[in-house]
Amino acid sequence: LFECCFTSSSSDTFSKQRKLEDGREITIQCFNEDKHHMLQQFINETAILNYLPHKNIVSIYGCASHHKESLLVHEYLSNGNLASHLQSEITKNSTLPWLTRLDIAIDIANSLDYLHYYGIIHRNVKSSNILLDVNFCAKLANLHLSRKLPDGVPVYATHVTGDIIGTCSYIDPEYLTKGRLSVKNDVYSFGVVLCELFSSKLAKNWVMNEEDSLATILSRKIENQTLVELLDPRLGFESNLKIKRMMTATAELAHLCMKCPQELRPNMEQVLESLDGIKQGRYETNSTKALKIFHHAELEEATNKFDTCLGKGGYGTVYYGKLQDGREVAIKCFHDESETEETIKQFMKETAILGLLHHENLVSLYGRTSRNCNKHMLVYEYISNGTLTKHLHESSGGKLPWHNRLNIAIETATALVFLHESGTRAYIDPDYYESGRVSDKSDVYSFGVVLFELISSIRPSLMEGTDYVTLAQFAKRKILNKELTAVVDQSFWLGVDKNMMEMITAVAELAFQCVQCPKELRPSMKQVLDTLEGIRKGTWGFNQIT
Ligand SMILES: Nc1ncnc2c1ncn2[C@@H]1O[C@H](COP(=O)(O)OP(=O)(O)OP(=O)(O)O)[C@@H](O)[C@H]1O
Repeated sequence: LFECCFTSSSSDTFSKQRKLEDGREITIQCFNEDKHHMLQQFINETAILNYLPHKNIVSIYGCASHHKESLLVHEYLSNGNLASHLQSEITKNSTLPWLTRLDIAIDIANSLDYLHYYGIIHRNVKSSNILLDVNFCAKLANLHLSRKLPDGVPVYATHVTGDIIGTCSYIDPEYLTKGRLSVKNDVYSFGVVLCELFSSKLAKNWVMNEEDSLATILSRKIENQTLVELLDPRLGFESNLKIKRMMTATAELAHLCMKCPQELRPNMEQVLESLDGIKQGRYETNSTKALKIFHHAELEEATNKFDTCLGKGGYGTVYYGKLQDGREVAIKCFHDESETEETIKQFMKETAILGLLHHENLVSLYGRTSRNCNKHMLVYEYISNGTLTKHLHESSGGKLPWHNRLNIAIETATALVFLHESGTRAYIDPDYYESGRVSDKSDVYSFGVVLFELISSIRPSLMEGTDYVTLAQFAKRKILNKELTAVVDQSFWLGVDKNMMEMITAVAELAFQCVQCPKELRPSMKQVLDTLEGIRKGTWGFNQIT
């Protein structure tokens, strides 16, 4: 609470920029107490901003009461609002570059995703409520029209309200005509802001007649494949294909955000993911491909309060669960202590990659918890027969037969070939590649170790503390010394099936090639798969891998 030492005209909504004693620059927003709704707005904004600080929401430093006025003290953002920037560009020769605009969109998507997570609908998303700081970091302002959904009401539920508020060109038509209030109203308005960003034209200047809305104009241009007519050429898309793709994908995303009925629109988290993808060079904006965002309570119920643990991994614990639709799931919960920035990055990366890839030999990812939820979880299809490790090293139910092992090797190789050929590299941090820490050939090495494990039934970790250190080194040495028998599970020799022994020898030879150093000597996963299939068919010759 500030001592009231400001003076201001009650009719001003915003007074001029001022400075606090500690040097912080501020703006003061005045609410006239005579008007009950304004006071209500004042309470709304103070309550929300006090409890929900976010880097992309204008900070509130305090409030004060002054005669019949209530005053709100905000941080001052020196670059003004987005609308006046776009407006003034018409007369100036300079424009905000496309990448700055994309960052502005990402910042605002971030703030809305955050508000929606807490059940708050902004209800007045527009470019004049987007303020820019000295570095053009964007912050959402004017939360005084926002509404908090009652506790316990699902965030995506739709409510009917008689109280229609908002700004004309930005307002969701379903809210306007039917009073359908939900977080999807903000998604619509955000779509309008995206249109302003790629066209440099304010929403009020888009619509020329009563029949047309911004959404119908955009839709028609997309349908007629004349979308480029809406893009601002000053942003450089004509000479730069990458910018053109980014701008087109953003326009397609805006189109999705403005779809009716509102159920067809993505939620803000999906929008944010699409924008992040566009920035990284992924242009997939189809929201139907987006992962389901599960709520913690839903997963708590599915797992009966996480009572059945399936196992623990490096990042967290995996629990068994059953969703309401009957699907069995394995839920990976990241350890609290491992929830560093790095883990969250890992979490987002795993979802971004797996969410787009579907293959019968890859475990499907059904969804995840929201990035704002403080418990990070991934929801996978449940694989009832457990891990290969369990069957090779922990099972008391007899040895896994050789033909099953060969099939497992082929199916795993098929999944790896799919991953390596699907262009997932485009989604992976290029640093990993450039630093040489990860490459397709690292998977080939690891797969070689799995092949040795399948042949020998030896746990790779059992080799620790011996002269050989790793199973791969042990197996390589034995093969070079022509002591292959030491690497093959003794139970396979018992049957003395000549055909099987030939196959095992060929697989051992292949595994040897997979673990060679330097990595350039290793075959590709495609060559490995072809060889394994040849071995199964009996058509493989030793000298086929070069
Ligand atoms: N989809 C699934 N279906 C059934 N069980 C699973 C599933 N996913 C994981 N599990 C079980 O949970 C255990 C831990 O899995 P998790 O993926 O966290 O770690 P990991 O693969 O063992 O190790 P890392 O963290 O190094 O990848 C697995 O060993 C397995 O027993």
